[in-house]
Amino acid sequence: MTIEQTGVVLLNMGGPEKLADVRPFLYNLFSDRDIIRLGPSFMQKPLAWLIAKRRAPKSMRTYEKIGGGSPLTTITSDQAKALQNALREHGNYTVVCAMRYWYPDSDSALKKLADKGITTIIALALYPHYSCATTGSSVQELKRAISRSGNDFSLRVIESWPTQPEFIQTLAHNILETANSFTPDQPQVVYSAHSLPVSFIDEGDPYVDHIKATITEIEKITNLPGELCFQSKSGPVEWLAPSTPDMLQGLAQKGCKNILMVPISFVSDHVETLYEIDMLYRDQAKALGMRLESSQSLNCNPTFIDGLKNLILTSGN
Ligand SMILES: C=CC1=C(C)c2cc3[nH]c(cc4nc(cc5[nH]c(cc1n2)c(C)c5CCC(=O)O)C(CCC(=O)O)=C4C)c(C)c3C=C
Ligand SMILES: [Fe+2]
Ligand SMILES: [Fe+2]
Repeated sequence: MTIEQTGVVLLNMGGPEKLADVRPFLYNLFSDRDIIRLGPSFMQKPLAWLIAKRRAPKSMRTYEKIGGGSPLTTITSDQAKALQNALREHGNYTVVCAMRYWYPDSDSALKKLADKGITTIIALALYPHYSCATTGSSVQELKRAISRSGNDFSLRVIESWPTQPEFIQTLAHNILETANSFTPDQPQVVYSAHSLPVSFIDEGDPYVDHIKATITEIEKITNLPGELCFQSKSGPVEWLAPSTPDMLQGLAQKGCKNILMVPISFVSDHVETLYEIDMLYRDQAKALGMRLESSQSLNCNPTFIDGLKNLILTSGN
């Protein structure tokens, strides 16, 4: 008797693990027309090369501030191990990672599964909120890698999960924990999501609707009404508003003293939580006379990992 084996592929962006990786990581990112269109397609790679070269020194300075590289690959690999453990009692699962702009990439993820004779795959996007720029791009790349592999994989995709119960519970718990540290004051909750060019939303991306659905569910538990804003815009087009720095400015003008910032579109720590929120925005808040604390990232929180497990176990329903 053969026991059916299932491969779970965690899709994420990846990040430079050391300073020397920053420029090639940026080149891979700016080469992707699903995240950014740089003129006609024949110009994409030359322009990506130029932008990566120009941007690398500034990006390297920020990665230097968080220890010389992004922890995203390590954390995603830890999440994969934790998920595989959680799935152990439910069947024969092998969990691997596929990073869109870094390693391990989709080709190596598929090779690991093929080497074990696994042909049934569930791809789980580690982005709770769907965007063509993130999940869409990763799924397209995984499908191209399946074609390149020459193997006959069957693929099921979990594209978004904005109201997954354990995901919501963990976020709410982390928010309440940080809120307690402000006692006797009640902080203003500020949800900071990764920004996106407005053109994606105009073309039908559900990203903002998904984020709002997440916030609605969290607030049912926390009873702490929050404001939504968008961080890390990175190009000369119209991005989602209000930006996180503008939100902080506005709250200071209204006399707000305590900010509880919640990274809402990320499931692990990386440069945007460790540098932008915990250093840049904290310093900005301080200069405006406010105290800013951020709620913990999800990382390998056991309740969150249980949520990922439940997404896998119910994905065929
Ligand atoms: C080119 C434009 C970009 C869009 C659109 C964009 C959307 C987007 N990104 C994330 C999550 C992450 N982004 C990360 C890094 C990163 N993203 C961009 C650009 C766009 N992102 C750049 C240039 C970079 C490199 C870092 C830098 O130089 O600023 C990362 C990884 C960071 C790490 O430390 O590992 C994540 C994760 C989301 C969720 C999103 C829109 C939905
Ligand atoms: Fe990004
Ligand atoms: Fe970013």
